[in-house]
Amino acid sequence: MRISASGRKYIFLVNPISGTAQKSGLQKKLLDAALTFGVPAIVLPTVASGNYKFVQQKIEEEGYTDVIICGGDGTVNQVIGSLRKNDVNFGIIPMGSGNGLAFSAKIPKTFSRAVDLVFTGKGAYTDAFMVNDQFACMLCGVGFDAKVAHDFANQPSRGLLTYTQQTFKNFLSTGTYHFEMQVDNHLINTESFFISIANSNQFGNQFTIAPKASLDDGLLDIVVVPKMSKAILPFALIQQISGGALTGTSKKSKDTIQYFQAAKLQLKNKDLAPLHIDGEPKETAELFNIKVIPKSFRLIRPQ
Ligand SMILES: Nc1ncnc2c1ncn2[C@@H]1O[C@H](COP(=O)(O)OP(=O)(O)OP(=O)(O)O)[C@@H](O)[C@H]1O
Repeated sequence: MRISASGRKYIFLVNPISGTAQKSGLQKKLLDAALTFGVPAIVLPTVASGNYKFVQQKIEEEGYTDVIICGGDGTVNQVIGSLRKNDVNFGIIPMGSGNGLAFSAKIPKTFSRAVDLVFTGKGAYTDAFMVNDQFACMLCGVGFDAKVAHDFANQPSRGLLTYTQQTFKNFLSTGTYHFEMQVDNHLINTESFFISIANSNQFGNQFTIAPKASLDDGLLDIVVVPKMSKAILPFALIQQISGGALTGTSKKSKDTIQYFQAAKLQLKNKDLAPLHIDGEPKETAELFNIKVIPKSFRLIRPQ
């Protein structure tokens, strides 16, 4: 395979089932774009197992420099989690249901603009984090949002509409869970609907649960949504997503969302609330040790 003037060589990984976007003809569009930019490229399907040893081998043996993920956050998690120790740039063409990391990184929604960016942009160091021994790059959560992620994964269709339906269904039935959190020198006991721990500012679809989050500040944004009346909850969430200010770890008053930042925390999950990592349902645990990995990987994003 030839070498481009830029020295870059691309592998596109396409998830055939993510989101609702039609993927027929995608391979040709990607290869045509690569030709236009004078860059060698191949297109491969993603794998449900998340085992990307075959891509790692290609990178090491054939000198690929850029791995571009055409899918959503679950695919982004699996690909970057597997290949982050390789010296490559990662790019995202947002084709998932939520696209939280892509939108947080200001990667364009429009296909042609996202494609232009992966060929013309540079990789910028981006934080990730570990949830016990599992890799995360966008956001993890315990409680209500994780129950939605579990139910969403069991639906026959994906996309925003299915996600919204599952959110409303769970909103009606959800209860609260007890947690104990150790952050810096503070011990927080809370009964909450959910706790989000975020590197990206959002769940996806611009639902910015952690509006102050930065992808490269070496910090995680922690949002605790405590027990409150379900009549108030939607308004508290709207206030949070439209620019919730950091409150610190000390609880100011009942019925308010707590929002603070830390590089690590320990979370006791007393009621075994469900867990999601980057929007994917995961087996829960009684104890989570959560720690940021500063500058974990390079993501092609507007700078
Ligand atoms: N070839 C494949 N066949 C079936 N499933 C796959 C394949 N490749 C990846 N997957 C799985 O598809 C699931 C969903 O992918 P992804 O997260 O990209 O889409 P999404 O859930 O629609 O979007 P988002 O996470 O942004 O909401 C992931 O669990 C991933 O492991």
